[in-house]
Order: sequence, then C-alpha cells, then structure tokens
Amino acid sequence: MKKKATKGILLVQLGTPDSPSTKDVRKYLTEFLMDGRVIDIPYLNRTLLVKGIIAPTRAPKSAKVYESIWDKETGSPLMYYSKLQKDALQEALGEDYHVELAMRYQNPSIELALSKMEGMLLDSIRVIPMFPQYASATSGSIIDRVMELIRKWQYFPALSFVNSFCEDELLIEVIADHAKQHDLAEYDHYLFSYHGLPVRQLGKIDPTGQLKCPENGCEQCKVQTNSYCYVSQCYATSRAIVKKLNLPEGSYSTCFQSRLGKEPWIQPYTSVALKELAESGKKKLLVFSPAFVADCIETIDEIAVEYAAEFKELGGEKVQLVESLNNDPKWIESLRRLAVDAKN
Ligand SMILES: C=CC1=C(C)c2cc3[nH]c(cc4nc(cc5[nH]c(cc1n2)c(C)c5CCC(=O)O)C(CCC(=O)O)=C4C)c(C)c3C=C
Ligand SMILES: [Fe+2]
Ligand SMILES: [Fe+2]
Repeated sequence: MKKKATKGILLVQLGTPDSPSTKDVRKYLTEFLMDGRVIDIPYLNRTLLVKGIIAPTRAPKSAKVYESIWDKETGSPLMYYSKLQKDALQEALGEDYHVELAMRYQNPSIELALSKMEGMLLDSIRVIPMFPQYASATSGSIIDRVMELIRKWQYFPALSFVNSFCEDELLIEVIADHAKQHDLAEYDHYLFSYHGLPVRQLGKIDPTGQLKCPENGCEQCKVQTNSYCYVSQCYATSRAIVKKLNLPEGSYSTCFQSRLGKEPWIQPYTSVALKELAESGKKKLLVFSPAFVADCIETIDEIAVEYAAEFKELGGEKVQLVESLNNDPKWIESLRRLAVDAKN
C-alpha cells in the first residue's frame, strides 16, 4: 500500500490566461488587476480603472503577445515550466510529501489546490510563493489568499510560508550557470532587469514610516534593517550574482521593467537604462531577469523581443536574455531545500 503523505507543499505562481484568446486574457487581467494588493487604490476607482479602461484596452493587445509565445502543445510557458517544477519537486521530496501547484489568478486556483489538501489531513502545509523577492503585490497577495481560505477550515495543520529567497545560494548559482552558457566577454554591459512596482507600494511596507523607501535609496535597506523592501531584495540578488560571476565594477546595473499606467514606478526604468546605455556606446547587452523563476511573457516577449528591438533602434546591436531557472535540477534542489527547511 502507498505510504500516506504527511506534509504538504503548495507552490504558487502568479497565473496566466487559460488560452491566448482575448476573452481569456481579459478574464485573467481583470482578476489579476482587481486584486487590491496589485492596484492598491480604493475599490470603486479600481473597478472603473480595471474594468472600464485597462482590461478592455489591454486584453486584445496582450492576447496577440500571448498568442506569439503560446506553444501549440504545451500552452503558456509559465504554466509549462511551473508544472515541470512541481513534478520534479514531488520526485525529489518523495512519498512523505504531497506537492500541489496553484496559480494566484485563474487556474488551477489556490482554492482548488487547498481543497484537495484539506481532505488529506496533512500534518503541515508549507506555502512557497514562486517569487525570489517579496512584494505585497505577489508573495503578499498569495499569503493573504491562503490565509483567507484556510481560516475556514475546522482543523489547522502546522502552516508556514516562504517569504523571500533573493540570495539563496543555489538560486544564484543557477542564474550564474545560465549566464555562463553565453560568452560573458562578448558583452559590454550586464543588465539586471526586475519587474517593477508603483513607488507607493514600497513605502507602505513599513508601518513605522521610518525606512522612507525609496527616498533614502533602497540598495542597503535589507542589509541595514532586514526589511521587506522589494527594491532592496532586488539589489541583494544583483550583488550576489555579480559576486558569483566576478563582474567588474561599472559593467553592470539594476533596473525595473513593465511599468503600467501613469503614476511613478520604481526607477531606473529598463527602457531609460537601455537608452542611456545605447547613448554611452554600449552595443551588446546580457540581460538577467531574476524576479522570475520561469520564462514567461515578461522575459520571452518584453525583454527578448520588445527591449531588444528598442535597443537596436537606439543603435545597439544585441540583447541576449539569460534563460530563467525553469526546470534546472539545481533550482529544483534549491526548491527542495526551501520546502524542507523552515529557515526562509
Ligand atoms: C499594477 C500592475 C502590476 C504589478 C504591481 C505587478 C507586479 C508584479 N508582477 C510580477 C510578475 C509577473 N507579472 C506578469 C505579467 C503582468 N504583470 C502585470 C501588472 C503588474 N504586475 C500585467 C498587466 C501583466 C500581464 C502582461 C500583459 O502583457 O498583459 C507575469 C507573467 C505572466 C505570464 O502569463 O507569463 C509575471 C510572472 C512581479 C514579480 C511583480 C512585483 C514584484
Ligand atoms: Fe506583473
Ligand atoms: Fe527600501
């Protein structure tokens, strides 16, 4: 008889549309952007903005992009890699563990994954938001949703959450390994491009108001106060990769992509960084995307297609994306350690 699993691991990724049709992309964008941790403005204003403006205008454009990255057999790259990661982690952890995969938005939902786990009467559940750097809009929202659902249960397993793993040794090693698949000497600049956030969301993390993110500059917040500052965690990841690859001072920089709407997002923006690099005569860029654990629309299209075209128009020659963690065995080992070791 198969041994009963006693420990549950719930991997949660952001989410992706069910299909690249405009209808499904609109549904996905609406659920995503109606999350008050993602667009953190009052409900009525958010509804008018998301359902009245962003979803209807963005859905047809985004649908075309999703169509271009969608694989006929395996579908959304983010879903494809997330499933591979889940299966590989289950294999690595063995039969004492039960691993579920959920998406914060759309399918498979956190509700569905937890309903399966509830019936298993597990001793513990460990939730791993699949984001190396904590942000309220991503890991925070996942943790919030899990707590909202589990609080209705009649029993409570020992529950734990991975918060951030921005400097995880193996994670950094995998990123460095993937960079080394390219001839590092060929590039005249190394760019670390992270997903951006509205500036307002950074300041809200600190209830004491003393951290003053980002006015005081965020490069050292994490080191000095061990805060949840997203920007600081991004800089910590960049520093660790730079150290691992021994990149020379002045040959690299950190920037933030994917700005949505008109209000200020954290800077420097990737598009501005590209312009400045082109103006300073840089021709070949190696671009890291360490906010993601799997290739997705943000890497495959935004960096490798859109930013690459932008850079070439500005006089640059080449933008090479460093492959994401995807299903690299070393990353699966890193995930396994996150799953069994409650330190993070
Ligand atoms: C206010 C809007 C957004 C915030 C804040 C935000 C934060 C954030 N997102 C990720 C990771 C991913 N985002 C992805 C796509 C995506 N993100 C936004 C908006 C915000 N993100 C939009 C509108 C989209 C859809 C893209 C489109 O073209 O329509 C994805 C990829 C999903 C996929 O299917 O491939 C990821 C992953 C992080 C890490 C983050 C804050 C730190
Ligand atoms: Fe996003
Ligand atoms: Fe900060």
